[in-house]
Amino acid sequence: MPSGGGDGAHLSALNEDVVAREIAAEQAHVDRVYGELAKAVERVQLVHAEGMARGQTDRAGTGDPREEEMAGLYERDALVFTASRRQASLQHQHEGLVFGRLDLDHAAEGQPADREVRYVGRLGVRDDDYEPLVIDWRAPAAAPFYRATPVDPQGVLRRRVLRSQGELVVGMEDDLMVAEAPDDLVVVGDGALIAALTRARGQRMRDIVATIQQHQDEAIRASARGVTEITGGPGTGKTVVALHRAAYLLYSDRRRFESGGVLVVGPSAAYTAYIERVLPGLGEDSVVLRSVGDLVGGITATRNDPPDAAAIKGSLRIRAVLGRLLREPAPDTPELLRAFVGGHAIRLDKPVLDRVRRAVHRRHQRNNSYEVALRELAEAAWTQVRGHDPEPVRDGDREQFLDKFEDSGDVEAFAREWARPIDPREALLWLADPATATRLAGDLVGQESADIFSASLRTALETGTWSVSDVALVDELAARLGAMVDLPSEERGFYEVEELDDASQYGVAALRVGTDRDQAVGAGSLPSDGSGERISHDPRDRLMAGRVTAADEYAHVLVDEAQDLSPMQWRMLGRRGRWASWTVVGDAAQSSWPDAEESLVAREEAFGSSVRRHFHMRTNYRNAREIFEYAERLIRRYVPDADIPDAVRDTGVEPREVPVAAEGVAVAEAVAAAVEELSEEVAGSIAVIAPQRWTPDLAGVVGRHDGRVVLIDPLSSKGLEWDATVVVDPEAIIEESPGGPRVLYVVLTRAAHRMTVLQVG
Ligand SMILES: Nc1ncnc2c1ncn2[C@@H]1O[C@H](COP(=O)(O)OP(=O)(O)OP(=O)(O)O)[C@@H](O)[C@H]1O
Repeated sequence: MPSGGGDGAHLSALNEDVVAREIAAEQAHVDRVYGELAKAVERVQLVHAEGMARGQTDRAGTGDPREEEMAGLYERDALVFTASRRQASLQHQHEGLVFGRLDLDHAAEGQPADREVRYVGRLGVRDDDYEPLVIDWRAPAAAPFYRATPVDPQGVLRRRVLRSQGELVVGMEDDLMVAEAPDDLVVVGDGALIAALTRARGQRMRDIVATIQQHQDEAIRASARGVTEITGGPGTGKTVVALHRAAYLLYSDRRRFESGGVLVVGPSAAYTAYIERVLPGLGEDSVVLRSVGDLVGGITATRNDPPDAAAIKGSLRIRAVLGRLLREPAPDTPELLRAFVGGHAIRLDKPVLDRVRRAVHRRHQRNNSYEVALRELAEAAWTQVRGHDPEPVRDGDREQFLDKFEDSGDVEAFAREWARPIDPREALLWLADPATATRLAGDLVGQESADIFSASLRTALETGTWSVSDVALVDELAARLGAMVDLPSEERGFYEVEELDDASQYGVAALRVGTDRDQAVGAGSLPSDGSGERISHDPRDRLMAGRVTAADEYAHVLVDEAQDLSPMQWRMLGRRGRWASWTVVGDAAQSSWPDAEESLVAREEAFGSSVRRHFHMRTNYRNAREIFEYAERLIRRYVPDADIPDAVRDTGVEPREVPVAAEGVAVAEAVAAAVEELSEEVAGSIAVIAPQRWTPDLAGVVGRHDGRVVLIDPLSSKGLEWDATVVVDPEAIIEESPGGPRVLYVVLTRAAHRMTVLQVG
């Protein structure tokens, strides 16, 4: 909320000269700051140039630099890296660098005034005498800019927010913190917050450094330890606050969070694209941004499963099914080992092999057990040999046999197939076979669910795309199987090696594609990165491209739209934050995950026993009051205890409801008319949010408006906002979405200024 003080002093309409004088005075200070900044840029450029000069070698091209030159090269890399980052940071934060000014009085009551002027900006800048010209918004000295209120002014007389274009100050908004301003302090404007909220939205989220509110600041600067939970209804600034918190954490403990890493996770690729500029705009480029479908290295998913399949795949029940997969032999596994070792004919049949497999997998991750498996097979063979041989054993016989067994070419060829590492994606796809799904999942999740699960994996095989909920399953399997490893290389004779060397000239990777084993393992057939990349037309190859990597771990994990995460997704996140502190953002009423209780259990497990703190946001900064009241009426019907914030801004325009016939052409025409109308009324972005059943009819309508209008599905609209929205067929949105009315609530709270709802049918 804007915290304004004595209203009599506002001069916006009164005296343009006074405003111009104030702007000129601020411009003079801002010019000084840019002057210092220019010097800083020059210094950085010098460092950059000096860095480049180091490590020059007169042996360029020979690939043979001297040792001292190597040291120079390292120094150069370090200097150039640091200088380039600083340069990028100075460039990013150039625009609107200085955005705030505090006029403080430190004198105790009844004492003569002790005034200080403090400027607040995107980064700290000092003059040649090391005096601060601007302080970084995250520094403790900047806190009163966000915390002062008329009730608790913290020494602040006037808080001023400067509005800039490039390097030019073009306006200002003041809040007075004391009942009466001293004579020399004029007060201009109606408060910065409302001015900021009224402005048009772009395609990307903006930072709010100039207008962070007191209660938001408390969440931003909360302790870095443990779990910080931020809740609140739609549009209460949860996302933007969490992102500023990430920037604050990096500032307050750079060493810990930059080296340990900060991970920001959101619901969709559209969401990450929407917020991706906020942190770089605040000078922070070391944060890793991921959607839940993109969290596991080597696999990317944007497709959502139908609600019933998503519910099965997200539930903890599925863990037991995955447990069975871990013990399942691959479909092409050989079932008989025959070998001739040390004069003995060895024959290990399926029951023996299965027993050995179970024993190995009980104690070892499957993909890390090749050596152990080989040893266990040798022991089983030795037992067989002893069973047939009445002769007493002599010292060393056993060891000799085991060694010979493991060295046998026949045994090695068998073991390479029998104990080969399993790609977690391959294992998951075994369940696409209905009979396998019934055998492994039927009794655990019920036949109907097993069929749905299996059918959804066949969809993956048909489309060549994973679904977002598959990713958590692949990660779970990867964690339990162990990383995919290459088996020790086969021993080759001299001629074979030579042949391979020859072949390498023509691209060995390409020659090897399509061998039986590569297809079965799925690895290596399609490199997903690097120069050898080829996009396959075979959907199965596309599913198996690249290699799934082990979980990266982070020092801080920030989760947005946390209410939507399934238990299996919480487990996936937990693996990335085993030693992390957390910021968790959500609103239960916007949830699309049906079993909140089960999610809570998984989430608690991910957090462990660390301290918790909670911030609750009560003000909706996004929606015009008329729009939010419309959405509120809906959600109260379904979720009577929904967390409903106060919307602070009136437009005087109610959302429009338009009846439309349930027919493609009519819907498309109505959308076109609504978009046309809204584009006259708002200056910025417009979204058409439509359920799947109408999207084929609407692509043409949206394409006409060169980027200003987007067509988006209800789930992907989570976390995003536009100046205006056209909501198509609310009933169908409820029917098609996993969370039904809650997803419609999300959709109805995306518009800042205008909304048109098409009632189809
Ligand atoms: N202090 C502020 N100053 C200016 N704008 C603000 C402020 N706080 C929030 N906003 C704006 O309000 C809008 C909503 O913020 P945000 O998307 O973070 O809300 P949210 O709580 O995450 O919403 P939802 O749960 O609906 O996704 C954004 O445009 C954001 O920039």
